[in-house]
Amino acid sequence: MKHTDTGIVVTTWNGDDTLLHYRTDGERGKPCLLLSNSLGTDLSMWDAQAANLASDFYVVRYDTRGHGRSASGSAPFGIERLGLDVVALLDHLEIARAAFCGISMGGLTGQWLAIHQPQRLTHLVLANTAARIGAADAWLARAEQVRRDGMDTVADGAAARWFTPAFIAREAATVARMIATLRGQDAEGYAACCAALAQADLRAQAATITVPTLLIAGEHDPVTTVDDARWLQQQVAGAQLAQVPASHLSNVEAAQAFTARLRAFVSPPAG
Ligand SMILES: O=C(O)CC1=CCC(=O)O1
Repeated sequence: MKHTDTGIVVTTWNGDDTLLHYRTDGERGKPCLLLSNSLGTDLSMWDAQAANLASDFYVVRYDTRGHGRSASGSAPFGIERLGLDVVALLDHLEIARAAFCGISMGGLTGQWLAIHQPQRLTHLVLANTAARIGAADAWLARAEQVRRDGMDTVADGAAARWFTPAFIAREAATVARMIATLRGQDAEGYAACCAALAQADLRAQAATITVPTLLIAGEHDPVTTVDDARWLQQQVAGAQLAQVPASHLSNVEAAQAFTARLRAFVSPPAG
């Protein structure tokens, strides 16, 4: 029997209701693993992980606010809002605690949760992320660019930010599908997330994280580097670091290695 479901959660903030789209794979009674996507992608970026892990986990993924089939909301927001959206989703599904895996922007959401809502997390997996990603002025410029000129302006250069040249040559169909998703994102939702990234700086609080943490870095990632992951490893007591042969979207480019690391880290001890 196939255990797949999709739904909508209403998340409310300052009287503003926003609808977020989510999907679950696997049996409700299994340990929950929650997956959070990167800027410009949607929950389908986790297809390989969900296909592998749904036999042993209740895999919950969602489109981050402003992405995919999730609305953006009517007011500007920061990383706190992205974290509280996850809390609303867990509450909606009546899940007390989950393992959380987020990539890039999703990794910032995970750090915020581990800092402010650690009681909701059993494990924290931070992939291709940093406590501060990029520079505020660059994010604000990108937000302005997409608001003015639309998504094509960021979609055209995205493959080179996300994947290695070898992967782009070898997996052209996968790359084309993900770029088409990016091109189809709502420009205002994407821009609002760029503005959230401009503000997000968790460097001063990273050392307060006590949730068991695994960092996954892409060996060839030019956006959030192996050094960014090493910095986080030094801050978070006991954090493990795994490197996979990939660029920024390492769960897509090195799906097998990524999933193996994720599975090993979040699996309950045998016996
Ligand atoms: O610029 C990109 O598309 C890469 C990226 C930065 C933050 C994120 O989530 O993705």
